[in-house]
Amino acid sequence: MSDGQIVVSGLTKHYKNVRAVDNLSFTVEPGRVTGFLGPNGAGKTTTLRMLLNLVKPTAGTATIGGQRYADLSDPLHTVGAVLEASSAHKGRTGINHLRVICAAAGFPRSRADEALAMVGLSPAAKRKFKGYSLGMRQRLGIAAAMLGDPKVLVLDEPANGLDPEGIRWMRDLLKSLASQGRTVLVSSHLLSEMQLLADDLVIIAAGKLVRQGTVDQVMDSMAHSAEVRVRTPQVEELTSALVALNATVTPNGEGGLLVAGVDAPSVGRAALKAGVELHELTTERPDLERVFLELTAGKAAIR
Ligand SMILES: Nc1ncnc2c1ncn2[C@@H]1O[C@H](COP(=O)(O)OP(=O)(O)OP(=O)(O)O)[C@@H](O)[C@H]1O
Repeated sequence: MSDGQIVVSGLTKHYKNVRAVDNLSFTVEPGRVTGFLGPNGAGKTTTLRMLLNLVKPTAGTATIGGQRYADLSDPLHTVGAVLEASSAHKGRTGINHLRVICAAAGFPRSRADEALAMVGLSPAAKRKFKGYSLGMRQRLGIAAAMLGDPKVLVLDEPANGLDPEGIRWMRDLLKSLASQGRTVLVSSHLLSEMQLLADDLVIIAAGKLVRQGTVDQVMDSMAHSAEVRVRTPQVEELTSALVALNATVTPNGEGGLLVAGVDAPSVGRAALKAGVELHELTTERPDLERVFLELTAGKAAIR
């Protein structure tokens, strides 16, 4: 069993009327950034809270390096978490906020300075928390999570409230933490953001697993809904040849057709067999954000 591997197995949380998490199983590997994706209400936060022993599961387990969070001998050095935009005493400076945590957790005071430098907040060390922007608060939250130099980092929607430069900074930081061998689990509801950040993806909807794999594997599995764009002066003949293959054919104007359910080579072969002249034959890459929304659509409502 690898040190920082996260294993979620049959994890379930039922609230009175809601199956927030429903028999969910997946693994998260060290040395990689794993994107935990799902629409609002999919059950991401509830899953992360169960992993961190903040919510008691109805059934199933979530372990880190083979142990439940509650059984970890040294949880503060094992897991760092940022579950919501960091909150701190409003009148306290950034550096003092971290020093208070160091004192309570028994970490050396110098870790506060190191962690603040790591998130690029040293210039604002002596400014009060109430003057911090949302992006600075996110950074301070990450600094606090890194104080114990943990092997595993868990972040719930860390890009929320960040501007494009902040998002790029976050991406570089999380990638470099993973390249040091840490396990980095990051939740988000935006596929586009995770495509750039993550090595692996776990997609859930309505508390259930929808897809898991490397980013390429998941994208390939979603890209099956690719369409073929074709143009011909013999629209009727081609349409009937394609319908005979169970393809869905949608006229696209000026001899154009959008074909779903078969790939481009099949369209070309069908055209050749039917003696149909083709003026264009292209695979349309699907908009993966749209496919992601379709995969998870309507599942986040009442359960
Ligand atoms: N304490 C609670 N009591 C009752 N229902 C809850 C509780 N916590 C969460 N839920 C419900 O469980 C479901 C999953 O919520 P959760 O916050 O885990 O989803 P999420 O994927 O993190 O969503 P978001 O992206 O909006 O944060 C939702 O329907 C939510 O309303």
